[in-house]
Order: sequence, then C-alpha cells, then structure tokens
Amino acid sequence: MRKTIIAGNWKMNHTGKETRETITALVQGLTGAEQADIVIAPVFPYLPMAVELTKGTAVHVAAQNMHWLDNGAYTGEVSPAMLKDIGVSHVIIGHSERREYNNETDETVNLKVKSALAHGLTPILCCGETLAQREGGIMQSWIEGQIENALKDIAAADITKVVIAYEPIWAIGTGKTATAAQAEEVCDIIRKKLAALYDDTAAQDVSILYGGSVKGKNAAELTACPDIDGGLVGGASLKAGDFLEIIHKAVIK
Ligand SMILES: O=C[C@H](O)COP(=O)(O)O
Repeated sequence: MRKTIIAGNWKMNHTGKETRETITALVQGLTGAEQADIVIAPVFPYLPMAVELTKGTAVHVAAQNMHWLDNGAYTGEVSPAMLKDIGVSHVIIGHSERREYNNETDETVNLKVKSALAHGLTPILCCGETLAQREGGIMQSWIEGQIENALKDIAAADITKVVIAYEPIWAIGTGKTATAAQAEEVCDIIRKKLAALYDDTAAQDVSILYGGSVKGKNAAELTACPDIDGGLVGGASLKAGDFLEIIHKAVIK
C-alpha cells in the first residue's frame, strides 16, 4: 500500500537559526497528518540538528544528495553510511539542479539509488523533462529512459522502497505549475513504466510525487490525481506556515 509523502527540499537555504525555528514551528503545527510521511531536507551541516528536533515526531529527515561509496578520497562528498549514522532516513537523488550543476548522470543516479537501498535509506529519485523536450514531443521517451536507467539492476523486492518524484524542469521555482492533468499524465507514464519493468502490483505500491511550484493553492488538486501520491516542495516548504498549509491541503483535505 503506497503512502502519501510530502517532502520539503530546502535546497541551499536557511541558516542554523532559521533551520531550528522552522522545524520547531513545523513540529508544533503538525497535527492530523499521521497517515502521511512528512519529510524535510535541510543542508548537510544542520542534518544532525534536524534529526534531534524531529525525534519522536512524524517528521523524517532527508539529505539532498550523497555519494554512493562508504568512504574514500572524494573531497566534499558525504556517504550513505554517514547519513545513516546520524539518523537520516531519506535522501533526494538526481534532482535536476544536481544533474545541471554537478554533473549528475543517469549512471551516478543509478549507483546512488542502489547504495541508498543497500544502506536502508529511502531514495527520493527525481526525474523530469525540460520545456524543449516537452515541446519537441520527446517527454515520454525521456522520462521512461530516466526511470529505466535509474532503476537498472534494482531488484523487484526493492522497488517499492523507492519514492519517485516527477519534477518538470520548466515548473521548478518558476511559479509555473504543471496542470493537474499534465502532472497526472506523466505520473501515470511512470507507473506504467514501473509495471513494465517489474509488475503491476509493485507499480501500484510505489509512491510517486509531483514537484514544481507546489503551493497551498494547488496542493489539493494535484494530490487528488490517482497517480500522484504527494509532493516534493521547494520554495513553499521554507516557511513552516506555507508547508503546513500544503500538508493540510494534500493530506487532511
Ligand atoms: O525539489 C523541489 C523542486 O525543485 C520544486 O521546487 P519549487 O517548489 O520551488 O518549484
């Protein structure tokens, strides 16, 4: 049975003080969303603080990235074993910003998804097309290719532990939300691809999120779609009040 998941990707935002204040307000304001997983992804330095402040609450803590190896001469990197060690439960993998600015490829995304699973971390695997790809008529093949490459060699027993986030690049931070129909169309394409790669039962059990300018005003409509199981929220997750509004609209209705 797939879960509703509302995840906040804070990207490179919030000082330590702001992180503490936002988490405290979120935890205090969070009621009635027990059936969903609420996830926040602060920057690396504040992950231990986030884990501490969310202990015993319904909020889970994610990293925004990781390396796939446990240790080694990889300056500036953080390993899955280290994330696990400090109590992080989820990790965002293959966000389009990392693909664009940090040379993330389908191959490294695949290595990271496999490594996250091996370490008991829940990967939130991101995929999405550019506006040019959509307008050029290759959106479906692009998304299917990203999914197939990212999930290469991932066993059927593990696929339901993966969360997939569909984030059209043209809708990220632009205020341009995909319509509910556009978002549903692609989440359905992803679920059908999962059914082809694994089977329909497994595909039905994978949580698929939509991300891209999710706000309080569109959260209910987006998450009412049959194949959208929640949201990966950027800008609107930075203020506890805005994020709580999205959680309430998406989960409590
Ligand atoms: O990871 C989150 C997405 O990039 C969406 O960001 P946004 O809600 O600011 O458009």
